[in-house]
Amino acid sequence: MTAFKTLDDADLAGRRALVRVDLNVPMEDGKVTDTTRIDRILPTIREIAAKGAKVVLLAHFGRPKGPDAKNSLKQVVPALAHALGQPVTFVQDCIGDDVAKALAAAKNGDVLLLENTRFHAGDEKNDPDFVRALAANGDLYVNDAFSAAHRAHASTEGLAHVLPAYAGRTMQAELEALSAGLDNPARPVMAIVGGAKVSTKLDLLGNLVKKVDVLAIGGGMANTFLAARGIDVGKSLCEHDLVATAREIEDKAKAAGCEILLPVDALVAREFKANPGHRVVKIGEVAAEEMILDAGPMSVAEVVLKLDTVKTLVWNGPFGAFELPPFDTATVTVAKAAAARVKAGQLVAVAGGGDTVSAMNHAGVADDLTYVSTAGGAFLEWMEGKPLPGVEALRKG
Ligand SMILES: Nc1ncnc2c1ncn2[C@@H]1O[C@H](COP(=O)(O)OP(=O)(O)O)[C@@H](O)[C@H]1O
Ligand SMILES: O=C(OP(=O)(O)O)[C@H](O)COP(=O)(O)O
Repeated sequence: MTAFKTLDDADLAGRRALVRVDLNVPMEDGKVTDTTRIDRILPTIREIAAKGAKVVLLAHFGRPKGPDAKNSLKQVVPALAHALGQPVTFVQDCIGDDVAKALAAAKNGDVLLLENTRFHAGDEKNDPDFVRALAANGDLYVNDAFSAAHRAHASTEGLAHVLPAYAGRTMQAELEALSAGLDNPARPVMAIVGGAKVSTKLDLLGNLVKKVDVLAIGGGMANTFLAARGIDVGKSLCEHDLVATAREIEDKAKAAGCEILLPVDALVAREFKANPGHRVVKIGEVAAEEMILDAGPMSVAEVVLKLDTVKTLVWNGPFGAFELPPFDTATVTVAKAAAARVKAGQLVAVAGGGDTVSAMNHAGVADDLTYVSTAGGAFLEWMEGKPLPGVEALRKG
């Protein structure tokens, strides 16, 4: 941690500070449903503004293929301004004259939010021209997006090489908290990995199984592993072209002595909506028209029993589509069981990820776990021991 420049080292008065934050927040009907990522960046924004800089927020939202209204950061402005307690000026592009003009009109201490950096292909490609275009509107760069630090993108990595670069307060706090809780985890260690981002998280399980003693798999990730075992998962979220990778991970787990827990039963429905007709089935009995939308009661019982045998839990990704009742049941039950064991002093439990934090809040346990990180994929890569590009780029030369 001491290897970074922090806001203590930055000369901010009268400067234009490009601040990379993670505003990839859960939304429903155009409204932010969980403000944890917004709340966590407030100290950094307030400190930079109070020290007299113009705060220029850079962030991504979703995985757009180009500009589209559904992924505009404009919809996050009301929640951000409300949390901050001051107006936020939205700029409809993240590079070019629009930004320069808005900055010329802004006063020191003002906060600007620029449009989704991923509306330009150059962000994810870390294109040097795009990095320069972003840098043209800033005097210095602050990275407070630990949860996007596993991405070597222009806004998360490239900028640190062309502008004086500093870690924001949340970036510092996340790294310190994860190191304190998990640098030397008490064993056995159990990981729960679920959720929907199967293709981007599947690969890292190959290393994770070498670090943990038990891996419980849920969500769309579990469906992919079930398919790899030749089980019909009907219309479930499943990456059928990744079944070979799932099989390799099972082999690596076996070689490393890591036990893999997959659901043995599931809640299934034919429609992806709240409270549809649904039923509990054994895995292997999912009909062709049905989707697995949550782990079933026997699977949950197995995970909860396992919690009594481990000393550390790391968790990214819900067991089911928890936004749609009753498919929050497995996630909420396991979250409450973990929180009770933390309270009893028998478990260190760290959960992270944009939707996972939202799920922990939904379960009412976010304050009862040992630590809740804003990061999901970045947290898992940190667990693997992988250098995170966004963090490495901040290290002092
Ligand atoms: N079986 C499932 N089918 C469809 N979606 C699922 C299923 N299980 C979990 N999900 C979805 O996964 C999403 C969260 O996944 P992900 O983005 O990987 O987690 P995080 O943001 O915490 O890293 C949630 O929106 C949830 O609805
Ligand atoms: O939401 C995020 O990660 P997470 O789902 O792993 O918590 C980050 O904003 C990274 O987003 P990305 O996985 O589209 O690069």
